[in-house]
Amino acid sequence: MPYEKELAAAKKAASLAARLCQKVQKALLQSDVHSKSDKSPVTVADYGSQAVVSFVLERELPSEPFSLVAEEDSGDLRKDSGQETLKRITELVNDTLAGEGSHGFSTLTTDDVLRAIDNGKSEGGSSGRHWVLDPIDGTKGFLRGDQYAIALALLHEGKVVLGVLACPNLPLTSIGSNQQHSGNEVGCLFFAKVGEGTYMQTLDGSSQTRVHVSATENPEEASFFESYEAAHSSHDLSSSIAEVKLGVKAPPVRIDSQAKYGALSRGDGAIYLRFPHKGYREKIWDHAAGCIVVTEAGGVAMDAAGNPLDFSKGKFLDVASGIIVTNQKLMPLLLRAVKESLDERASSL
Ligand SMILES: Nc1ncnc2c1ncn2[C@@H]1O[C@H](COP(=O)(O)OS(=O)(=O)O)[C@@H](OP(=O)(O)O)[C@H]1O
Ligand SMILES: [Mg+2]
Ligand SMILES: [Mg+2]
Ligand SMILES: [Mg+2]
Repeated sequence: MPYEKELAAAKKAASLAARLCQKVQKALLQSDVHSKSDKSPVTVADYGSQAVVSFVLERELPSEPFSLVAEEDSGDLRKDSGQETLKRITELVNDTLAGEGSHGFSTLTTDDVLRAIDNGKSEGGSSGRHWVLDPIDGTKGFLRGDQYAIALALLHEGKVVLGVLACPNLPLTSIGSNQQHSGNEVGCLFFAKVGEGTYMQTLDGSSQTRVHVSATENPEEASFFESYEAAHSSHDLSSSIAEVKLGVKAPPVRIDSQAKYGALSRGDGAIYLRFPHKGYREKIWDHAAGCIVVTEAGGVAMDAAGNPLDFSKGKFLDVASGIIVTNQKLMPLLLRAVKESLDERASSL
């Protein structure tokens, strides 16, 4: 089976990283939150998760050249002001790896942790293999105690060939607009390999099931997902598309991170709309894992002009106006509705 050992390594890496994140979220201290140069938040768990995934992938796949494109870098941790944070991250990483119970594990130093984080500096591209990692997607959700995801994908010759989404706070049962907060058991791991479908299991590894996107052909019955943060996606535009053009009746389901792709892949809702505000450039780690999870479950992810998402151009994902995801049946209707709304918006400016 192609990519079998890569998938096993990716599931192990993302599950362990999820354990680290859960530990930090439980005991979240203000001092564990920092601001990056673009003013977005970063926590010891973002860095720790990146270090764990990088370390585990390198250890589990020793015979392969290792290239990782990941969100965080160690710049701030190398400054004098970052030393305490670095120590705390190193402790967390060591506790998490020791808790895995693997034999022959030797304690990592702060330098090992810096190096593991900086493995993520690869630029990706259209040749060879590159792992793509968002160590915590939805850091704002993580800080609110809401949804977040550890999102890990493998690119081969510019195409996503496998993806794993660990969603520690996502209920095991549907979170569609009619059934919100129905179940109280949380922690889902979605995974997909190209051509082999999408599966969901509990984060602790039990009860694996194959998942499929919603089969609805009627947009009035569909519910849609969008970003929790209005600063990340235009809620006005999505409501004009969904409610006005498509006749969607249910209110939007707003959750953070690629947990949206996971929820969509098991049919919790039927549509995901994402329209970043002007000037924002999407990154591949915010979509690669989610994209294969939803497409292997029978969905389609495109930019707002109907182009497939192209992960082969480096760390940015250049898209026209936004990203839309739905099932095969609804995509033509959705594309038409998006075009009409974008045209109306342009002519009113
Ligand atoms: N201004 C702006 N516009 C669009 N997108 C942005 C913006 N700023 C950040 N981001 C990215 O959004 C990632 C969070 O995912 P979502 O937007 O799906 O979730 S949510 O807005 O928090 O609900 C978030 O990922 P993380 O940084 O990994 O949390 C960002 O990469
Ligand atoms: Mg992200
Ligand atoms: Mg992130
Ligand atoms: Mg971030």
